[in-house]
Amino acid sequence: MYQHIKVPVDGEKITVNADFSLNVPDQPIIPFIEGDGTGVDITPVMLKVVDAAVAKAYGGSRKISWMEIYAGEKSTNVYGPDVWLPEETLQVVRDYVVSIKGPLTTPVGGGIRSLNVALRQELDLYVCLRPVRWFAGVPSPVREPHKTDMVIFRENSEDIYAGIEYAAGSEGAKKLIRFLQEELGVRKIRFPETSGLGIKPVSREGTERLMRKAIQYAIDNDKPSVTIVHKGNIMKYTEGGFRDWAYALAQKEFGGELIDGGPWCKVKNPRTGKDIIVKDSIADAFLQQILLRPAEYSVIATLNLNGDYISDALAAQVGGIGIAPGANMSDSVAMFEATHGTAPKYAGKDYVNPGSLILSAEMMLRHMGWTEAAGLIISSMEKAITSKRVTYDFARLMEGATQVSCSGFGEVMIENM
Ligand SMILES: NC(=O)C1=CN([C@@H]2O[C@H](COP(=O)(O)OP(=O)(O)OC[C@H]3O[C@@H](n4cnc5c(N)ncnc54)[C@H](OP(=O)(O)O)[C@@H]3O)[C@@H](O)[C@H]2O)C=CC1
Ligand SMILES: O=C(O)CCC(=O)C(=O)O
Ligand SMILES: [Mg+2]
Repeated sequence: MYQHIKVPVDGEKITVNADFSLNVPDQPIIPFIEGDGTGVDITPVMLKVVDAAVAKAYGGSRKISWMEIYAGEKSTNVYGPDVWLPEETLQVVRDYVVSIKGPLTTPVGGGIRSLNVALRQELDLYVCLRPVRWFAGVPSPVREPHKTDMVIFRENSEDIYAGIEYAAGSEGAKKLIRFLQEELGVRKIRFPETSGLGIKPVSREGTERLMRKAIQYAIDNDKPSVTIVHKGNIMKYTEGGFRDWAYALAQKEFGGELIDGGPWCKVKNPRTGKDIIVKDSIADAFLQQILLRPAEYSVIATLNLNGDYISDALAAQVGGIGIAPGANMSDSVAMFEATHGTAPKYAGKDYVNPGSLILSAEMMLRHMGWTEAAGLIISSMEKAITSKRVTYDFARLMEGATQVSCSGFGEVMIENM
């Protein structure tokens, strides 16, 4: 049926109902992309840890049938030169509904465009969900890391990340600059002959669907606030539009009432009767607030590039991107992935922390309703960290730690299940 993807003989597809709930069989087929760089190290460890947690939680009555699919460098080896993201990979991610991926390399400057972004755009995975919280014992550069407990809703399909760009001196850049100058009277391009250009589309629909998910999450998880993070004072019609549309949605769809004349508003949580405060913060100030007063922030709704910066910055406060998990989601399809990249200098050395991908898998199990297995992953990771048998990133910041390899950390987790 597929050119290079081997569908496991045992196992069934997860399917989606009209209300977007999932039907998860006891032996679901879950596609995975190994990933470039350190993907070769962390992905096998993630698979082993998840298999162990599922076996322990369900005593053999449930099991995942993993199905390898390809993207990135491995895809060019399997499918041939220049096939970085085969059509059948996209088709499988769409059809099998739940999947997980390792990181994929994107060159800086020229070369291929991001495959990670391409996956999100092609499948319209418009929410990038990145929870950030501290695990007891994890070394942190801040004094009170437990106060950082946020969930980032990063818009994943628009913004400068959409990749509409023209290189300096290219025909496209020349045409666009001419258009801006001659048709729109723009006089502010300082060095028109040598400027590259990027276009930043931000829409009301894109903002509303992201904000809807963020508020719903706050309702479902009894969170005290949703903060809209933007740079709307400078980019008025993109980031400023995001802020205004997000506030308007809170009022229009969730009955948000203005506080002291606005723009802050409060949404009554229909499940608890408590107020959820909807507020906003300008991105630069926000980056200092999260260091100085993290306890004041809970759910974050932001644009694509801000979300990228904020998720790594917040991860640093709770131990680094080595354990920061994430998911890319549409209403029906969810693709889980680590927050970090391919860390090429460590590739193939069995060295880095597999925690980020393992915790992404933990989110995946929860999404599937396999909460017992997810719980085992969390408890075994906590035990591994408190026993101080950790990978280099934690060991270098901890007193009295025993440094273990990437696969060694997986073994420690499995021992602790
Ligand atoms: N979703 C994705 O697939 C992503 C892909 N990328 C891509 O990855 C490539 C490399 O990007 P780069 O900017 O170097 O960012 P990376 O996230 O790959 O690495 C930056 C640093 O973060 C630390 N780090 C990364 N992974 C781990 C881990 N598993 N355990 C512990 N520490 C870790 C390392 O810090 P130290 O040096 O201190 O040890 C590393 O040098 C680029 O091509 C980029 O486009 C980037 C982000 C996301
Ligand atoms: O696609 C890439 O290479 C980088 C993406 C990234 O940094 C992210 O999504 O956090
Ligand atoms: Mg990033």
